[in-house]
Amino acid sequence: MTYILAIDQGTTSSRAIVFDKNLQIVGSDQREFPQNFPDSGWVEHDPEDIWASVVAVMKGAVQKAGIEPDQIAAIGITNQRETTVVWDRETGKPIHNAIVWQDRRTADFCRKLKEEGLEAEVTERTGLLLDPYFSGTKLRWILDECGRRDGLLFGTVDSFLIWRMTEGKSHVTDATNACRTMLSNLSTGEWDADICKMLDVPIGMLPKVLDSAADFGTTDILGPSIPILGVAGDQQAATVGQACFGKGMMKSTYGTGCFALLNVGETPVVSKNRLLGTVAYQIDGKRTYALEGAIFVAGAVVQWLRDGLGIIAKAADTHPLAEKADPNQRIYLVPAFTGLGAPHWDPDARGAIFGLTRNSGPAEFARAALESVGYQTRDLVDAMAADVGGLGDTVLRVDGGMSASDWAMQFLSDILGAPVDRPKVLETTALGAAWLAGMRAGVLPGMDEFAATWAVEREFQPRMQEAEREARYRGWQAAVRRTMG
Ligand SMILES: Nc1ncnc2c1ncn2[C@@H]1O[C@H](COP(=O)(O)OP(=O)(O)O)[C@@H](O)[C@H]1O
Ligand SMILES: O=P(O)(O)OC[C@H](O)CO
Repeated sequence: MTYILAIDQGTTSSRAIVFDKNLQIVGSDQREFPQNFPDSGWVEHDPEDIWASVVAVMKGAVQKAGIEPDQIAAIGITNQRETTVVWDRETGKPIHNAIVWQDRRTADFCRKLKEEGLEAEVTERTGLLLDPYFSGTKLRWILDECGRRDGLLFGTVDSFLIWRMTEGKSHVTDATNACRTMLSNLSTGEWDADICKMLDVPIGMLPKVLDSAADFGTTDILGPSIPILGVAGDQQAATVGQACFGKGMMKSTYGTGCFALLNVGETPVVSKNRLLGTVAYQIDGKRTYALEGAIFVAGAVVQWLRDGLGIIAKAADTHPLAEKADPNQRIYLVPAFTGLGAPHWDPDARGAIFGLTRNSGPAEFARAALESVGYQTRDLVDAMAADVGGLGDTVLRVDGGMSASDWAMQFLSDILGAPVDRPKVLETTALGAAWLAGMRAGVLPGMDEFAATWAVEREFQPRMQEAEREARYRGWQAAVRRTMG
């Protein structure tokens, strides 16, 4: 039997999953690693922690699957995006901790560029916004801090892992990761010399950009030489795992945050509604583009109910609690704990709750928390519809830990006024990376056959009346307005 090993290097943990040729999971392993918060709004990872966790889970997954490493035909890598690593070409040692996508330390610099009127040009070239979220200003910060010199290499986490796995033979990335750096031209797929100049980033330290299914190098970490044949940023890998290959197809992943991607086909769409233009995947040299909406707090609001307020013992308790909520209280919880992402992009906003009465209690908080995820998705979906002139009968495909909540998914369908599909396989991120690698290796089927294996586990249909839906949504919009700086 032949297997594919998918590595999912996420923000808080690294996971590895062994898939068989029928894309069934035969073994997996997961390891958390430390988060470092050296200052307010700063988030760092030690790249050595990331590396150690990845090596451990690769070995752990193979062992748990009960297979031999030489049965693995290919490795696929998917990763937290934008997180920035700089290392020395000779020693392979990082010169600074990785600056994580959530880190806001370059907010002032981004504001300065905006004041200079440069945002339109950045958006035009990269599809992105002038926000600290992306790698470019983080890379500049590291170079300013540690000094510019020859022999330094930049990479997002995929790149750094491949460099280590191939013992310094491959300095590469894929098109989906490259387009999140703010250094890559969205239309040409090439590093943008003018943006690099704007940020004082030497273009020579950037990795070579390959297709999402390509020859990224081989690794001996598990013993035998195994090729790395698939790479994609985690949200793009989920888009692939959800088989959103047709123009107009859309997925939304509900983990700590929420990331919704709409396939817009072979021509990039520059958003007029503050969404991100991004590459969904690049196969056989052909880029397929997406519009993306990123929300920073989704499942994290449930964690806050558990760890901050202590009103639930576990995430799933929100469902029975929300069912008990008084239907006559209309409470809005805007979870702007770290500012607001798309489409508002207000880094200074902070969370707020509106509509409390003497009768408001844990049940109403739980309900408002779950509803906040639906409302935020509606903000994104409306912005997407406006950008592409309507979404027609698009069905939203959901995944991620929070999509397990039937209550949250039913409310999502209600507030969108559209069906929501939850697939049988919820490990869509790893699945996407595994398919890219396995397809490239020739052991998994092509796109159409793979797409045909996608199967729905539950379809949620809207039950809310139109008038109620719109009244509720208007209330949310007012709450967001009152929350923003
Ligand atoms: N049944 C549930 N109801 C509501 N939220 C849930 C449920 N199960 C998990 N979650 C939320 O989903 C998130 C975990 O999803 P996961 O995809 O593992 O996230 P990440 O990859 O970002 O760590 C947590 O924030 C958790 O609060
Ligand atoms: O690692 P995750 O699942 O939190 O995803 C992070 C995103 O890629 C950030 O853009």
